[in-house]
Formats: sequence, structure tokens, C-alpha cells
Amino acid sequence: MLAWLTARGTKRRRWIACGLGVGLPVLVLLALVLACLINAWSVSEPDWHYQLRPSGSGHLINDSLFEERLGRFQAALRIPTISVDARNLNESALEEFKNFLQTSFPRLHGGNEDKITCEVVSNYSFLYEIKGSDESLTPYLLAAHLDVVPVEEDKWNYDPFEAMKDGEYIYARGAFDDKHAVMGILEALDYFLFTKNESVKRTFYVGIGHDEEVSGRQGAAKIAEVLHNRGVKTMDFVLDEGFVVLTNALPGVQVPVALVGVSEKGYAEVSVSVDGVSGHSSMPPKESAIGIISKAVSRLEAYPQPHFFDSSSVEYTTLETAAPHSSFLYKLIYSNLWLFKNIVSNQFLESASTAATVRTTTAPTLFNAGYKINVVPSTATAYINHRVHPKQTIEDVLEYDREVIGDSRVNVTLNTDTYIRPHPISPYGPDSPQYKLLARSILEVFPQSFVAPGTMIATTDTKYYLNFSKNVYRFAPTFLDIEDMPRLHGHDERIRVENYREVVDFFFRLMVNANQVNARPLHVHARNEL
Ligand SMILES: CCCCCCCC/C=C\CCCCCCCC(=O)N[C@@H](CC(N)=O)C(=O)O
Ligand SMILES: [Zn+2]
Ligand SMILES: [Zn+2]
Repeated sequence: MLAWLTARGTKRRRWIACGLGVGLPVLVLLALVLACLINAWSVSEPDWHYQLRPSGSGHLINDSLFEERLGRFQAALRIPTISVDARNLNESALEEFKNFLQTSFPRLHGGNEDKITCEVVSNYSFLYEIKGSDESLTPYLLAAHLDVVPVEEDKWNYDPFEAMKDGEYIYARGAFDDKHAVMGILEALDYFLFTKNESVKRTFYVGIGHDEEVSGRQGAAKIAEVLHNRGVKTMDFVLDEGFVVLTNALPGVQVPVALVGVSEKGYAEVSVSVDGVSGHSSMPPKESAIGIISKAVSRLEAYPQPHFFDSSSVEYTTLETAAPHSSFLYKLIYSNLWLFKNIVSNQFLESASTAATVRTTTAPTLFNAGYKINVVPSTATAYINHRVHPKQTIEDVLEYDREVIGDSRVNVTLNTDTYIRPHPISPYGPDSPQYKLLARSILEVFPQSFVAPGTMIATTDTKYYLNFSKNVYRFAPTFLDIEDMPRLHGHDERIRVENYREVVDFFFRLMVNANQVNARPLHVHARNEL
């Protein structure tokens, strides 16, 4: 090599060597940029998504009864079925709600036992069975809950239990979470069975719990028990509340995304406590119990749990699915996640809602310490609510907490009674008839959206139904702009009036479509039919 460089024509060779040294990486870079651009230009909705899109439009339920239905929905919202904690439910409101359902839907509550039966479970929850003619078809379950979280009345601009309609929205506690689903399912069911007189082939169940907001142990858990005792072992699929049709949730995506929760994060209550020395506040120790725990909590917030975003994450598919519906810059990013996944992951960590999908979250929610101003207390306890990412075990999470706190005086203890492990991931690809059935029903009602899988960040009653099916989905047919997120469990909860029409429509279409799966193939059309 040396001889070659020092020989005649060395200058020219040096230029060549230098050219190769600089040129080759530039060429590789150009090829990389070109490949990314080609990926972005050629990205399109996969065929199986296209095929699920409806060829026609218009609501099936577009009858004159909508005002009546809306009136019933408002009446449901006026009953304050508030759950404060498992021992503090509003029983008189629950009783009123029970009577309200029975009188609002008389055909569902007696006299038509050949079509539908209803069992009241734990006094206030409901289990409906709609018997199908074909016993070879596996039944499915639609779930919802009728209780609501408490309100800070003085923070609302509307009476939370008046269900005021301002022309565009109805404002009420429970409008979004989750009475629209309770009423939407029952309206659709009544219409399906008695107005359209559909002949039911596939048996299905509707389970409406009354204590989801405080654990679901009396409602959904007991409904699951009743089903089990009746010999129902398997469901084709289970659908409960969860994600919704979201706008402005994904960076660079203007199109609404109907996010289907195909898994659910785990739930853990962890106490962080210290047992130290008490004493006179005039002679405080260098480190008090309160100081030690404050430092521990502060470190837990400063060093959050690890995050996960790679090709095996559900969120990876969420973004790949979003790529065809994104601005060009984000098409470039989402269609080349192999290259941009770290950038995307960091961007996700910037916002609380997207960060919650990629890591175990750490929320200090309670702090107990002290009882008198001039006494240094010997103990202090903070409570941390973790939502556990499916890629971690609870042992991983606790070990991380202990490591971050780094103080052997601090005890980190899991409440094993309330711990729920992350749910398994339900199928969400082209080979899942159940996911496709759901996606098709969504697209029929929300044709302007696209359907993508996600990991549900809060808990739902589905935890009690996991043994019935591997196809458990968490989705409600409601619209939510990310800016409206604080209204959930917050002030001025609302739903668009027109959205309620879509809610009823969605459940009706789902019932029609589910009645057809395996009984006859879903209509599939070619791209050029659209
Ligand atoms: C890549 C995806 C971006 C994700 C953005 C997140 C947007 C979130 C959208 C909708 C969430 C709607 C959640 C409603 C259901 C809430 C269920 C609930 O409140 N569960 C309680 C149950 C309980 N009290 O134990 C909970 O605390 O989890
Ligand atoms: Zn809910
Ligand atoms: Zn809730």
C-alpha cells in the first residue's frame, strides 16, 4: 500500500483514496435517504384494511326515533350512580337506575324469553343473554358499566347531573365514561331484536357492571362467575370500554384514529414507607421520616421507569398503521421506524398520554405523615400507583423502584390484593376475524377514521373476562380530541349529540356483523369498488 502511494502518480491515487473515503459514506447516505423516501412515497393502507372499508355510507339507524333515544340517554345521565369506593356506592341511585332500565326497555326485561333473558347480578348489575339458533357458533360478550366517578360540582360550568344539551354537546358525568355505551348497547339491542326482528344465529351476552370505577368486584367479577356457572367457558370475543376515536393524539396525523385496546397495562399499588425516630420539633433530626420519603418520591419522579418501543411493541404497529394517514414528514418517519424509532420514542415521552403507552407510569397519589405541628413523626408513607407496561413484570418494577430510591431505610411494598398483571395481547392482524369484525364495524360508522391497535393505559372490567377469550378488545365508539382528555374523570365531561347517534349505530352494526361471521363470509370488495 505504502509503495503504491509513494509511486508515480501518487497525487492522483491519493485523490482516489480520499474520494473513496468520503464518497462511499456519502453514497451510502444517499442510498439510505432514497430508500426512506421511497418507503414514504409508497406507503399505503394495507389491502386488508381497504377491504374492510364500507362501499356505501349513511347510518343504518337513521330513523325518527333518535330524539326519543336521546331523551332516554339524558334521563340515564340524570341518575347520579356515583361510586366513591367499594363500600360507598350510591345505592338509591343504583336502584333508580335499575328501575329506569326496566321501564325504558320493557321488551328487554320480560315477556320475550324466547329471544332474550335478563338476570340482575349483585342487585344492580345486569347480564342479558340473547340466544342464537346456531349452537356451533361461539358466543361473544359486550360489556359496559353504569357507575360514574364523583364530581367536584363547583368546578363544573354545567350541572353534572342535568345532562344539559347546548346544541352540539351533552354535558354530564358519565356521558363519556360509560353511560353512552350502556344506553347505546341497549338501544341497539332493542332495535336489533324487536324493530329489525333480526334472527339471531350467534348467541351473545351483554354484561353491565355497577362498580367498575371502584374495582368491579361486585359487578363484572360476579357477572363472569354467573356465566361460568352457566357453563359458558369460551367467548369468540369480548368488547368493553377502552380507547376511542381520537383526534390529534398521534404526532403528524390529522385523520381520526380509532384506537382499539388489544392489551391493557397492569395495575399496582405500592407503598413507600420509613420507620424512623420521633421527637420534639425544636430538636429535629438531620433527616426526618417526611424528608426521607419526600426524597424517595422525588427520585421516583426524576428517574421514571424504562421505556419500551421496538418492532415487537403494539405501538410500533400503531404508528406503522398511521403512516399512510400522516403528513409527509411523519410518513417518512413512521414508514422508517427501523431508523427513527429512538426519535419517535423520545417524542412519545414528551406527552403524558403517549408516554403512558410506552412505559410503566409512576403516580404518587397519597401521602400520610405527621399528626401535630410540633412533633416530628417517626413514620411516613407515600402511595404510588403504577400502571405496569406489558414488557415488565411487577418484580422488575419494584426492583427498579428500590434501586432508584437507593435507601435501605425505605420499605417498598406491593399491595398484593389489588395487583393486576398486564393483560395478554389479543390478535390484531389480518388473520384475526374478530379484530377485523370490530374494525369493519368501526369503519362503517366512522369511515373518515382508520383503525389501529394500542395498549390500554387505564384498567377496565375486561380483567374479569380474560379467561373467556383470547380476543379481548377495549374500544368505545366515542370521539375524543386529545385536548378534551382532562374532561375524563374531570370537569365538564361531554359527548357530541351526533356522536350518540353513531354510538347506537356502531353497536347495532356490530350485532349485525357478528351474527354473520362464520355463518356467511363478510362481503369483501376490491379497491376499485370504493
Ligand atoms: C399511541 C397512542 C396514544 C394514546 C393516547 C391516549 C388517549 C387516551 C384515550 C382514551 C382513554 C379513555 C379511557 C376511558 C376508560 C377509563 C377507565 C378507567 O377510568 N379505569 C379506572 C378503573 C378504576 N377505577 O380502577 C382506572 O383507574 O384505571
Ligand atoms: Zn369507564
Ligand atoms: Zn372511569
